[in-house]
Amino acid sequence: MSYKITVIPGDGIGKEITDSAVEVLEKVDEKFGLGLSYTYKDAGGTAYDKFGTPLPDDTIEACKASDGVLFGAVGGDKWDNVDPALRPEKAILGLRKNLGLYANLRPVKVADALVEYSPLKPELVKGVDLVIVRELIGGIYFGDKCESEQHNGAERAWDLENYSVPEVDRIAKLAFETAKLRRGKVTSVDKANVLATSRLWRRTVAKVAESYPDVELNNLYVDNCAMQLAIRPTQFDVIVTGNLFGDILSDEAAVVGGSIGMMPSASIGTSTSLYEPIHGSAPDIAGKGIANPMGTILSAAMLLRYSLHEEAAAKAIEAAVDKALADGYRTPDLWKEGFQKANTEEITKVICERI
Ligand SMILES: NC(=O)c1ccc[n+]([C@@H]2O[C@H](COP(=O)([O-])OP(=O)(O)OC[C@H]3O[C@@H](n4cnc5c(N)ncnc54)[C@H](O)[C@@H]3O)[C@@H](O)[C@H]2O)c1
Ligand SMILES: CC(C)[C@H](C(=O)O)[C@@H](O)C(=O)O
Ligand SMILES: [Mg+2]
Repeated sequence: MSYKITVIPGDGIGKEITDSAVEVLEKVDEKFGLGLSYTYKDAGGTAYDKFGTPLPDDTIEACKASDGVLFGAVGGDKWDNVDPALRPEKAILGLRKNLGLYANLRPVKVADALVEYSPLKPELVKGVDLVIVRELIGGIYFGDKCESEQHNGAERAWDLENYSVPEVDRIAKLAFETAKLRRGKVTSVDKANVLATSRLWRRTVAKVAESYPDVELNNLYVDNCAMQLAIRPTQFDVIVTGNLFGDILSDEAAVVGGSIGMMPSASIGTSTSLYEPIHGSAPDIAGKGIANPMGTILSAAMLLRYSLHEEAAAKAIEAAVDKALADGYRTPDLWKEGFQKANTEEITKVICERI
C-alpha cells in the first residue's frame, strides 16, 4: 500500500494545524501500515508573497497527482489591499474549481464531552448529528462580478448569482445518496420566496426526490433554517444548499458543536478530493501555538475514509479525538475551569498517545 497526500498549509494558523494533523496521520500510519507520503505545496498569501500568485500551477498539478489533499487555511489582513483577483482566498476557490470539487460535506456531530460548551441548552444539543452538503463551485461565488462601475452617477459593484439544472441536480443527488446512508431526511435550503435561482433550485431538488421515495424531503427558507439551527438542531439529518448559504449556515452550525475549531470538511467531485477544517486562518491567534487542530485532524480522518478507504484508521483518529476530550483535555477555545489546558502541540501529543 502507498498513498500520496498533498499538504497545503496556507496562511495564519494553517501551518500549525496541518503540522498537527500530519503528526496524527504519521501515528496511524505506524499502526496500520498505510504507506503515506507527503508533498508540501504553497497557496494563499504565502504563495502570493513568494511567487506573485496565490495559486501556483504546480500546486494544482501536485493535487491532481495525489490521492488526497489536506488543506489548512488561507487569508489574512496583510493581503486586504492586493488586487482582488490575487487575494489569498482565490487559492481555495481556484483549487475547488480546478479539481471540480462541487460538493462540500460539513458534518456537525457534538462530542459528548462538548455538549456543555454549546451556547444552546444541553437537551437541545445532545444527539445533534447532521451534515451540510454545500454546493461549492457555483452560485454567486463564481458568477460574473464587477468591482466598481459608475451607474446613474454613483459608484456600484455587483455579483451575479446563477445556477443551472445540472449543477443543482448533481449536488441534490449526492445529498439524497448521503441521506440514504443516514436517517433518510433531506432539508433543502433556499430563498425561493425571493430569488429566481432558488426557485430553480427547489424545482430541481423536487425532481431528484422522485427517484428517492424512501428519503423524506422538506424545504426551508434560509432565514428560517438559520433560526431552526439555533432552536432545534436535532431535527436535521442532511441539509443541502447553495454555496453562499452553505458557507454561512455551516459556521452557525459549528457553534452548536462548541467551537469552529472542531469542524472538519470534505470537498469532493470529479478529481482528487480535498479536506480542510471549515474555519479560516485565524490571524488573531496565528503563531501563538494555541489553535485547535481537531477540525483539521478530523478532516484528515475524512481523507482516510473517503479517498483512501481506510475506515479503521479513520475511526482510530476519531476515537482518539473523542478520548482526548473525554479525558478532560481542552484547547484554549474550549477551556474551562477544572479542565486540562492543552496548546496545539500538547493536544496533538495527547491524541497521538490515544491512537
Ligand atoms: N478555507 C479557508 O481557507 C478559509 C475559511 C474561512 C476564512 N478564511 C479566511 O481566513 C481569514 C480570517 O477569517 P475570519 O477571522 O473571518 O474567520 P476564522 O475562521 O479564521 O476565525 C474566526 C474566529 O474563530 C477563531 N478560530 C478559527 N479557527 C480556530 C481554531 N482552529 N482554533 C481556535 N480558534 C479558531 C479565530 O481565532 C477567530 O476568533 C480571512 O482572510 C478569511 O477569508 C479562509
Ligand atoms: C475563504 C472563503 C473563500 C471560504 C468560502 O467562503 O468558501 C471559507 O469561508 C470556507 O468556508 O471555506
Ligand atoms: Mg466559511
